[in-house]
Amino acid sequence: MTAARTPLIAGNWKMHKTVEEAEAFIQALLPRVATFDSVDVGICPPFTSLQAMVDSARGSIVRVYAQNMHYADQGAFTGEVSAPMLSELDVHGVILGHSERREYFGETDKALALKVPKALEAGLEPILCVGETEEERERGDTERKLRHQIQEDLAKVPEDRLADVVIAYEPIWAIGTGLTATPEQAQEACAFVRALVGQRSEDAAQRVRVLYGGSMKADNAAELLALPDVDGGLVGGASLEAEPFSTIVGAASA
Ligand SMILES: O=C[C@H](O)COP(=O)(O)O
Repeated sequence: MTAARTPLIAGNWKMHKTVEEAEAFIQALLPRVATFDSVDVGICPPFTSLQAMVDSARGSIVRVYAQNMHYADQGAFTGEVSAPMLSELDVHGVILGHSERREYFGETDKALALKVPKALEAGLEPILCVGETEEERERGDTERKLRHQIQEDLAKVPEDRLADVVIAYEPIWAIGTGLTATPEQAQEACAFVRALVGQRSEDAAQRVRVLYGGSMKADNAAELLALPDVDGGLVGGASLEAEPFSTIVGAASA
């Protein structure tokens, strides 16, 4: 990746960790990442641990992201939280469109087209997830799927804010399966995602951070993070323990 783009390693805890477990994690992580330079570190806890993690991470290089939000500021949406509510907690950003939310909770591109600009307006850094299923890859539809998701989900983001969105390319067949995209597959897809942004703004394409996600581990991170169009990782399973997660952060550090 170019020196102009600071890598981001974000750990998506999904539905893991109580507040007590989250506290133990961050106390173990902070000393391990304190000396790393030129890398942004994110943790994405469940809603219940957001405030505690914001408080514990204050003054460190660790930033806290939520895993979802609604596109409305407020309203009769039981079980949801809004962008202003996250901003109030000093949360740095939010994952949007994770494939698990798309698959299990009916997250649509139409909703994401509202969520992404709403996050930006509220001062949150969105991490927009895109990626193909195994069947889509096998029938040669990877680029079509990525094009559709990027065009739809970023449709309402103005050109001058495109580079403020982080895009995570996560092949669904690699999530939690132990199957990792080959470096060639990851590079090709991340470069394609960047080129799609370039169709809107060449400047944004050069600045936007494109992450790889899908069974990124301590032992394969360095190879993936060295790819020219991979600007970091969205890490699931390997982000649940401080040791492997900090090793991945170290692999991205200058
Ligand atoms: O958000 C993270 C991704 O779903 C990757 O998860 P994983 O590293 O467990 O495959």
